[in-house]
Amino acid sequence: MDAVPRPRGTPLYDAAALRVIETDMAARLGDGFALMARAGQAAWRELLSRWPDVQRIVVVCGPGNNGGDGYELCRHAHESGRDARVLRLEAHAPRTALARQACGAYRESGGRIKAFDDGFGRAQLVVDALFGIGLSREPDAEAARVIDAINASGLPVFALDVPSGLDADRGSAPGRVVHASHTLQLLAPHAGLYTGAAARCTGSLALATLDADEALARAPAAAIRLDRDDLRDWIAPRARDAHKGDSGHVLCIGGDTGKGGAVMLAADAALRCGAGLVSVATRPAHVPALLARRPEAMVHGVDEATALAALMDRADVVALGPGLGQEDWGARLHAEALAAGKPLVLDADALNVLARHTRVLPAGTILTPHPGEAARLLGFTTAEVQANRFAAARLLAEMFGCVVVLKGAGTLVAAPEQVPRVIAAGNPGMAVGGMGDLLTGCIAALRALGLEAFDAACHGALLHAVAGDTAAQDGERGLLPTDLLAPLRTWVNGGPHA
Ligand SMILES: NC(=O)C1=CN([C@@H]2O[C@H](COP(=O)(O)OP(=O)(O)OC[C@H]3O[C@@H](n4cnc5c(N)ncnc54)[C@H](O)[C@@H]3O)[C@@H](O)[C@H]2O)[C@@H](O)CC1
Ligand SMILES: [K+]
Repeated sequence: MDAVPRPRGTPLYDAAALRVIETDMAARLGDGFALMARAGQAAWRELLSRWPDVQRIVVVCGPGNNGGDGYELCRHAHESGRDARVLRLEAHAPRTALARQACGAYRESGGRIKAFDDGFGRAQLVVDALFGIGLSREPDAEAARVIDAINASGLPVFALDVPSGLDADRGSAPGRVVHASHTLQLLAPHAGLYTGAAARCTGSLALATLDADEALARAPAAAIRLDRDDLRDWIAPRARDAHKGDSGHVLCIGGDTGKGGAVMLAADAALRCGAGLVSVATRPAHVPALLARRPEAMVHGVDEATALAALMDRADVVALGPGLGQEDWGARLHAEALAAGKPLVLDADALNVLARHTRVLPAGTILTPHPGEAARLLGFTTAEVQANRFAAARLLAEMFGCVVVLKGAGTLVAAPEQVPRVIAAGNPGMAVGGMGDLLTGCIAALRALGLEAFDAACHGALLHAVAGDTAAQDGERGLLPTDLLAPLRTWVNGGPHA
């Protein structure tokens, strides 16, 4: 086998860990305010590097320490000679000792505070310092009015730490949320800024660690982020004397009447991700078309009476679900595939059948639900899944004792006893029919190459997302799953410059 698992990535933290780091740092610096001063300074530097020519700035400050960071930043802006002012709601006067201190320092420097009145005057930039990791509920009506005004302003928005309204642990927005152009995370990257609703509201992301790296190293990670750089070199080059049997045999099962393309996309992806052999079991009517399209695949017609045992025996991994349908044909293949005892990747209708007839799954099974499928499996609504994607993925993984790839912006990979992984790649062009079928094939191929289930799921999801980003260079609209096949091949070999 030519695969080397490669546990890599960037740790992400939740608010509880950040509070511990904050206390740790405050003790080390001997002054609670020193950290906020660093945050303000880092934010001002970031603002200047992004918007060097900006002259007129409004900083919208909330009641907590996020607002405190805002006062600090505004003090620097004011002291530099910019036309900078704080806007705030009456209800958002500083409530913490640190925010009061920052507000006092800002006033002492001659800084002005104006009551928020729906407008931003002649400002060229809005700084969002309303709420950070302390968001505890849906923004109330007053805060929602401020957020709406920020979003309607048409101005660039620089969010301090978190776009206000986003839950920095969960990646959900319980109500209104600021749509930032750029977000500077403070201390450490936050788990909730890489999945779910975060995709539409963070803008570009940056990080200022405020010299807390040592404290960070001791803190428990809530998740691990995987991005493009984590792909490099994770599959060793093929042995010079390799033969096709060394790279595994994937059997893709699916394609009920009218859905033959789905199973072919999975097979195509498995081939392009390096599986040595790929077989397809589908409706007999689909065989000629599939063979004409992809002669490299071994395509078998399966009717109501055909036994799958012989096909299953030859396979190293079974990818079940693309176009499977939920009729008797699909349900029968589903039952046979689950009984075969081979490593499984279950997608699409295989998950819907599973939701109707919950079964014990073999260890090492990989499920690849989108939020709707995850909701059906859990008995939740899709909105409930999206409200806490980390919890939903973890719950599913525990419920079935398997690896779960929860798709959607910021795909998550969860498994019992594993820190969840967040895929920080991919784009909205990938929201198109057939993309999931491709993912199933990618993961099945990597499993067939010898990766453990969790590694195959992580790396398959990352590979798929990165190939999607390459394919989207020609535009997100109109992107087709088949456009990813060439980039998949490039990235499974280490990327364009490998
Ligand atoms: N925690 C840390 O490690 C550091 C924190 N800093 C800043 O401090 C922030 C955290 O500060 P806080 O814990 O004070 O929390 P926040 O400033 O994020 O917000 C909490 C305040 O907002 C109110 N609030 C929360 N949700 C609300 C809602 N939906 N509607 C109306 N009011 C609401 C709370 O009652 C509280 O007064 C970070 O995001 C960061 O910007 C930085 O100064 C650097 C270090
Ligand atoms: K904020």
